[in-house]
Amino acid sequence: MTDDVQHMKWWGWGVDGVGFHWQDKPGFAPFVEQAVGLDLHTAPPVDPPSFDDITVAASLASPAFVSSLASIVGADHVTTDKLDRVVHTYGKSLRDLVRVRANLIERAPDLVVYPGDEDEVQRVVDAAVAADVVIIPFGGGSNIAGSLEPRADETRVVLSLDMGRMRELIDIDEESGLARIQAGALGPDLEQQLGARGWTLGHFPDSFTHSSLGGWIATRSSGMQSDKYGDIADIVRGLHVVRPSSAGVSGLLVIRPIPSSSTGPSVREMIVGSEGRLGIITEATVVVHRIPAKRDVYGYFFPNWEAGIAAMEEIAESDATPSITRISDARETGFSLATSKERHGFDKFAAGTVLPTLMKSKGWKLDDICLSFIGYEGGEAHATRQKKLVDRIVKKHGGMGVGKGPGVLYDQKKFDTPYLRDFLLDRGAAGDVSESAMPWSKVNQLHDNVVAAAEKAFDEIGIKGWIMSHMSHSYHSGACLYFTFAFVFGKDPLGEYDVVKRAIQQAFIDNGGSLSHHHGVGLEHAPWLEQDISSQGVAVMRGLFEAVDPGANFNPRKIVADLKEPAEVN
Ligand SMILES: Cc1cc2nc3c(=O)[nH]c(=O)nc-3n(C[C@H](O)[C@H](O)[C@H](O)COP(=O)(O)OP(=O)(O)OC[C@H]3O[C@@H](n4cnc5c(N)ncnc54)[C@H](O)[C@@H]3O)c2cc1C
Repeated sequence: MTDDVQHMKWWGWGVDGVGFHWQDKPGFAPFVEQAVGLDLHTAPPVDPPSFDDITVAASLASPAFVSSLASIVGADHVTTDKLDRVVHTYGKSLRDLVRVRANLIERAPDLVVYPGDEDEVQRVVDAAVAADVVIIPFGGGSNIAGSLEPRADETRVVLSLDMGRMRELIDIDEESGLARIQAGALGPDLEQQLGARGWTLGHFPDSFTHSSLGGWIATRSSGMQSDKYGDIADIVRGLHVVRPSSAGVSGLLVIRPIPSSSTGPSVREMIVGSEGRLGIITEATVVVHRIPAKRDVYGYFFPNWEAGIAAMEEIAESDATPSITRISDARETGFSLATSKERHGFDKFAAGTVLPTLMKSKGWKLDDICLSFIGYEGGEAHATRQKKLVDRIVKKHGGMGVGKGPGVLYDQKKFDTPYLRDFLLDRGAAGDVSESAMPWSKVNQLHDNVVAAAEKAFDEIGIKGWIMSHMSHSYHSGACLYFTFAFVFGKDPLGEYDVVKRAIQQAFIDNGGSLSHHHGVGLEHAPWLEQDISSQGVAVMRGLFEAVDPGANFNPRKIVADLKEPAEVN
């Protein structure tokens, strides 16, 4: 492996030695038992899988091709090493984790290349396209839509182009609030470099610690503070994308950081969400903000989901512009309370008598209560005014504020939740997520029907399953609902997972939602693309990919099938 690029565990989320622990959360084991029938006291975890058990087919890359790339990036930055190839085979979806743990590696990349600058990217791309090699760009490797894996039947050499060495903040145009950043920068590195100069991007996906700027752009990512800072599609203004050069003509596609323009269909928008199919994003110019003087996240409770959603909708339409508006349904509220640490004040408060007594006195049913987080950022006066407006709306819808305690907890735990999936997998259980965006008028209907569809799917496969949801990311016209589901595997983990996942995805579409709000399409969501954007929409997209990549060298088959396999579409 290239020494200066750190990757996640080959078999799971995050870094070695960090994981989810339940012993300090007294409500967790009873919650899991009640939700999916798993007794944590009697379900010993399996040991981490052994890398020695993993088998990978021999690399198809010829020594001559490897050494031609070494002459571009340096011998230390091109490799056919087994661990490197395995790390670059999959993202981190549940399907990916189940497969890699079970040694189900159908097709690993043949080699991994780590270019150090844009010129090296260009030369690698040109060498690869000239040799009819498949190129799959790799950012943090956190994708959960099947966007990274080579097609199983790929007979050409597959090259994973890892952007990890390209992670510098190039410069900041302070007058315009625009920063030029290399696309391989991971979240913490990027925020640290901006923060040292008093700026922030404000883009904080749950995967922030292990995802990159280029990956965010290539998947149309959205962060938890998107209500204030926008989705990545709003944040990115300028782009450099390396495409094949020909006959002395540069392959560099440049989108200048213009705030808005009327230059026909937006090429920038075509790159955003392209999942590596249009070229390699080497740098982006992004909108940045001065680090706010004040940043607080407050907790609120609502008597039920409908009241909470009505409040969120009114907040989105009001003059208040919070950075976060998030509400958990009653099931997810139960989960949040169960994962609180005993010693924390809020937990004692919630589990004790004061809050429940107050809620009951208001006629609330404790099983229906919904926990909400609302964030305020900006100058002191601005944040205070936002909160005043929100508090009024919350009250109107029967909710109550519970101060900053839960918000502090939420902020502390927000990047830990991804470790929960490995914890469950270690104990033979699945935990995964699916999310969708829909107009406000469809939010409640979609929520209820997705829960019903998942429960029907659990029944179909004869397991005790669990599904919960929260609303995150609100817009003037609608919101994103994010569902988490879990169940103990039976005999066929991937088959059972497919039944549940498909039921949820279809319910999104049937109830007026998108196939995804921010996880992208990849292979996993491609079957729903036509229902989402119509067959003509798919035809336009297919035409774009085929025209600009006639040899199907750039991450083929992701989002829509390529020219060489029309019969496989959807
Ligand atoms: C636990 C967990 C939580 C998550 N939470 C969120 C969330 O809150 N919000 C959210 O938006 N997503 C979330 N995701 C999904 C994932 O983190 C995003 O899709 C992220 O944007 C991927 O970035 P990455 O750098 O890891 O890209 P990768 O996974 O490496 O790649 C993703 C796709 O982008 C392409 N790509 C990567 N870099 C480039 C480049 N430089 N040029 C061209 N193409 C490129 C790849 O080829 C691939 O098709 C989560 C995932 C997990 C596992």
